[in-house]
Amino acid sequence: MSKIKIYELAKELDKPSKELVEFLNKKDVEAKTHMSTIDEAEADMVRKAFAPKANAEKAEEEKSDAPKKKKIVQVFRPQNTQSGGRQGGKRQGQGRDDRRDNRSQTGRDDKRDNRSNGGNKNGKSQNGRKEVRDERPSQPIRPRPDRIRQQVQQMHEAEAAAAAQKKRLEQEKKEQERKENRSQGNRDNRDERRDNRGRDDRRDDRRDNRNQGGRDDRRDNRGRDDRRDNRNQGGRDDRRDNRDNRNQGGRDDRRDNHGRDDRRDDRRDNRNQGGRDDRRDNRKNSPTIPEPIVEGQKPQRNKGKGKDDFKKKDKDFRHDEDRVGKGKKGKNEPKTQLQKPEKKEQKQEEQIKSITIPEVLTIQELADKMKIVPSVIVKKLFMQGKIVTVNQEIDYETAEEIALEFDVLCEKEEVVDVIEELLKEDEEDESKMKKRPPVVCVMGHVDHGKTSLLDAIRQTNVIDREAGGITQHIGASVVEVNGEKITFLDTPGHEAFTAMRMRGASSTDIAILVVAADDGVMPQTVEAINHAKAAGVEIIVAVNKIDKPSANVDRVKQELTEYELIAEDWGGSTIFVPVSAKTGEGLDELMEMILLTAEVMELKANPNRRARGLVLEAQLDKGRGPVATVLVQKGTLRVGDAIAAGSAHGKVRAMMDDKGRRVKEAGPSVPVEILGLDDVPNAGEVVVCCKNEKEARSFAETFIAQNKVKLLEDTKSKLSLDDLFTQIQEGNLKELDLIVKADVQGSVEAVKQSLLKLSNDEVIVKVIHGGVGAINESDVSLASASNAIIIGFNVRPDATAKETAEREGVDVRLYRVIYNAIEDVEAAMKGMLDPVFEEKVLGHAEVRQTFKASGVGTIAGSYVLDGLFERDCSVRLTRDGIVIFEGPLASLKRFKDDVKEVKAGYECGFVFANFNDIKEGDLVEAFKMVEVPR
Ligand SMILES: Nc1nc2c(ncn2[C@@H]2O[C@H](COP(=O)(O)OP(=O)(O)OP(=O)(O)O)[C@@H](O)[C@H]2O)c(=O)[nH]1
Repeated sequence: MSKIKIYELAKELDKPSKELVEFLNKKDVEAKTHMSTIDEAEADMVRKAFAPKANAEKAEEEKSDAPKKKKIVQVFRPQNTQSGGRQGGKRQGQGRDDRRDNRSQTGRDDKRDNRSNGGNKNGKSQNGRKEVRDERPSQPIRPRPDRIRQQVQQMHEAEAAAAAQKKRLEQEKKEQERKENRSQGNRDNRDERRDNRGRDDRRDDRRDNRNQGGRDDRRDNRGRDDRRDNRNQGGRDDRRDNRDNRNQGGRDDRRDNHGRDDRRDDRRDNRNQGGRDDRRDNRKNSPTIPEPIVEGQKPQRNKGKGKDDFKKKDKDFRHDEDRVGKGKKGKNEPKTQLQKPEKKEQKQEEQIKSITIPEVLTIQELADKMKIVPSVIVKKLFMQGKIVTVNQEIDYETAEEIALEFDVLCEKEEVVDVIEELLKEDEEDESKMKKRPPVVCVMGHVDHGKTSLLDAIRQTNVIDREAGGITQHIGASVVEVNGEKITFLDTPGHEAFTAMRMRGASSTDIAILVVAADDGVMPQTVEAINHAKAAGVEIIVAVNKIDKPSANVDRVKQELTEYELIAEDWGGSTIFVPVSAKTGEGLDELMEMILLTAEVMELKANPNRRARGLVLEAQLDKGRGPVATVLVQKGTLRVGDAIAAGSAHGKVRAMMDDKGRRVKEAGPSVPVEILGLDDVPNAGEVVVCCKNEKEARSFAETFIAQNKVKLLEDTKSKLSLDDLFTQIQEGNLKELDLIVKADVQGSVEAVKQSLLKLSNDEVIVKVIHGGVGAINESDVSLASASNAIIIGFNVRPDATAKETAEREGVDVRLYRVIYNAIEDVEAAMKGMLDPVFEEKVLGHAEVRQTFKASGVGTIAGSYVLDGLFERDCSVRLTRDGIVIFEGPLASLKRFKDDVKEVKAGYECGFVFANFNDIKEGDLVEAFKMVEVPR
């Protein structure tokens, strides 16, 4: 009877294997994973049970045209996303599903839905990058809703109070007028007043409306906060829309996005009669009316004017009051009186300013934005007990607090990641996607046999070429098994290459976790698991070295259960393949498993589009110029294509495959070495194929420009051994972070331990990373990110690392002798601490006889009572308890000879520097200033 594998049946029925397995288990059919086989009869049973259901579901789906769910994969770097890559994974699907669920709570379902409407048949991403970019927060305007709301509330109250006060004043004035008019009995005046009163009423109405308008204005601000909240809750698509709208200009447009049209319309109606919207409406209705004065200028000019007006009016008001009694010019009075509060109110309204500020800025910059003199801020903070200077940098939160004190609302400057925008891609048409080979990386603890395994697979001899037997870079190769290709990334497994390995994992579909059967799970095994899981790649465990007598596969299985990697025969879903890189045992099965997993994952890419890939490694070759190993991820890269990769660009001059053969083109999942770039790109950089060289250059230039800005910010406070002292003095440094790289692990440990011992009360020395091998770019990045100094012992930085270190201002110190390294750091640390000197008394002597020698001066023939006298020591001469000389000892002799030292119980001759008043019986104390160790 023929047998069928569950995954095949699952595929046939278009159902997850898991479901089938569960079903079979319920029916008491032994089936553990999708790899298990069942006979035809059982298969038929499954077909019967699932087929109608599956068909019905399918029909339902088609009918409802409901948006299909997409699997979104969490990755570290957007450029590393694989199209359709890991989403299809069923084995480690559990964890990912959780993640997905979590994410869907953040409102991304909408996005996913939208996307799935775009014909994404399998619910898989055609464009990994885009998904990921969308998921990454692009530094939105950070909400500060509570504080702003509070502030706005306060302002409302203040304004309402002011308005009420004005109203009261007006009423009082009106009352007075009325009285005045009544006393005069002037009918005309009364009529006019009535008219005026009518106008007053109208104006009042208008003012009320405007007040409402003002309040709405503020509500808008609150609305903005709401918007931010919404954004925080996950409406990232909204945010994207906002960005678009923002690009178009007005904040009002942005408001539209949030369905606040109604409110805005109300507001506009209310405000139509006055204030800022007046201007807008005027513009709208009568375009011939010239543009009003720019808002930013007006308040300033008006401020002064307003003040004068106010004073003047105040004076007028007093005049008016005087006039009330006199009854003169009563006809014109009300007009003047009524205009006053209106202007005052306008002034107050305009005081609520909003500024956009960056994450970090100086007091001076803040003051400039707020259009006030910086000293005002300094003074205000001083009054609060904070002493600041105008050049002091403050963060957004502090700046916002300060600004609020001056009734200015803050918005955070949105930093648009230009590079990200450049790398943005549209979704791809699923129908154009074709099957692509899986990209596999080998991970695991040091010496567990990663290179040997790869070597055995590739049947080449890579291991011999490696310096010290340690894999140093990501290499890549393609192997062919049963007519199917597999791309292997030679990911280094040592701790020193954490970052690179991470990149390896991110560009990978499947990770082969190599665990030595005789050694079991080690720290880097765990690290590798975590990286692979975080990158959402499938893990296949290769239990290596099974040829060894001490090999214990079950122990490995047991240990890995702790990390949720449970073998199939233990009831889990992780593929474990016992292998021996040495004998080649189990390798075929491993290959089969890789292909099977890849098949289940349905890895696809569109080969007929402009290429896009990832720089795996790059270096400067003396003869060939910059050489980059690129893994093509989408499209097809051809010789002659214009490409850009980070800061490098050029035209593909030549391409070599993993066997060193010249090739004309490379499709998805194919690693190639390319020549023709003008610069060495960084590993991990995205390679994009451009329309032409001009476009590629402009891409690279944008990248460089963008990087410069970033670097300027980043390098501001880079630490170096030379300025350790200053940094400490300024109290900036409490912890000295070091990265130690050495040729062998023993040295790493030795340097590490010695350096750690240098910690003292003021500064703690911390080795944040230690590893074996050349100083690579990831070390430099780590140093740069954590403001650390790199200590290299018997190793040198590679080209990229060197360049990066120079660019990022990372201090890299190279040594050949451990003690030099330690001495240097110690010296730097001592330098940063004020040396403490202490007087150390060496001994005492008594002057027994004095001699005069021409050209020398007085010689004190003395007897050393205790301790000793040294040649370069200082002395203190006391007579009757009084110090009569203190200074250096010019010479120390025994008989006629200069000596180094004279001990107690011996006679000697002293000559004091420029001092001859020596008498018998004088006491001489020898002392020295010694540095007290800190
Ligand atoms: N007996 C036995 N020895 C093996 C096997 N695989 C690897 N080795 C040995 O284990 C040692 C380490 O192998 P590598 O391939 O260099 O290990 P690695 O994990 O690549 O090490 P790094 O590159 O330093 O991280 C070498 O001496 C290999 O000969 C195996 O299957 N059986």
